[in-house]
Amino acid sequence: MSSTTTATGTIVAATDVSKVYGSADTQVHALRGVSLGVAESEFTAVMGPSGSGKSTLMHCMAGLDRPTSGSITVGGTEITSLRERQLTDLRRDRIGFIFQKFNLLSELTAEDNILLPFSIAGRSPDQEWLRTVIDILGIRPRLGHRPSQLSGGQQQRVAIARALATRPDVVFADEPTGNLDSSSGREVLEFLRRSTGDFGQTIVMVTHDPSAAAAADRVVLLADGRIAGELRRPSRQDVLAALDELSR
Ligand SMILES: Nc1ncnc2c1ncn2[C@@H]1O[C@H](COP(=O)(O)OP(=O)(O)OP(=O)(O)O)[C@@H](O)[C@H]1O
Repeated sequence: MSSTTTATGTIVAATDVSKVYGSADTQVHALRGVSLGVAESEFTAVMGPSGSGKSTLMHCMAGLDRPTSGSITVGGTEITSLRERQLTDLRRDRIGFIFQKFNLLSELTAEDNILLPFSIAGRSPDQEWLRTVIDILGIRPRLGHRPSQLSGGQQQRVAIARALATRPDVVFADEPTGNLDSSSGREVLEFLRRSTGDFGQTIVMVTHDPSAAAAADRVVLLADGRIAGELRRPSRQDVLAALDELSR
C-alpha cells in the first residue's frame, strides 16, 4: 500500500483506495492502494504523468465516483457507503468544485451563477462572506454580466467565488488554470493560495503545470495508480525535477 504522511487536522482522508475500471481482460487498475490525508487549510496539488490516476483519485475523494475498495472520509464522514442522494447532498453542502472549463451556466449572470448552489439548496448565503469573496476576487463590476461577456480569467474568478461561497470543507480544482493565459493563471493561483492562508480554505488541485503546482503547500506525486512521493512548498524547478525522476 502506498501512503503519505497524514497530518493532524485531516479534512479528507483516502485509505488504501483502489479503483478498477472495466472487467476481466479489459480491466484498468486506475488506483492501486492509495492512502492520502489532506490537511485542513492546506493547498495540495496532485501531479503525475497522464493516466497515473489523478482525476480518478480526485473524483473518488469528491464523491463523484466510487472506489472499488478502500475508505474515503470528508470532514469525518465515510462517503464510500453513502447512498446517491446523501452523496449529492454532501457534495452540495461540503464540497466546492472548480473546473478547467469554468462550467458556468451561460444563461445566468455571474451573480446568479455564484448564487446557484444556494438557489438549488433553498438556502440564503452569508451576505458578509459573499461580499468578502466577491471583493477579493475583484468581480463586483462584472456581477451583471453573462459568462460570454467575461474573459476566461474573469469566468474562472466567478467560478472560484461560486466554489467558496458556501464555505465548503474542501474545494477540488481540476486544472483550474488549464484554459487561462499565464497572467490570468497566476492571478487565479494567487486567489487560491490566499483562500487557504486568509480564510483557512482547504484546496486540492489536479494539475499538469509545474508552475501551478509550485503555488501549493504540498505536491503529491502519483505514478501508475500509486503515490510516488511528495514535495513540500517546492519551486517550479523542484517539481520539474521530481516529474523528470518519475518518468525515468
Ligand atoms: N471511465 C473509465 N473507464 C475505463 N478506464 C478509465 C476510465 N477513467 C479512467 N480510466 C483509466 O484509468 C487510468 C487513470 O485515469 P485518470 O484519468 O485518473 O488519469 P490522469 O492521471 O487524470 O490522466 P490525465 O493526466 O491524462 O488526465 C487511465 O489508464 C485511464 O485510461
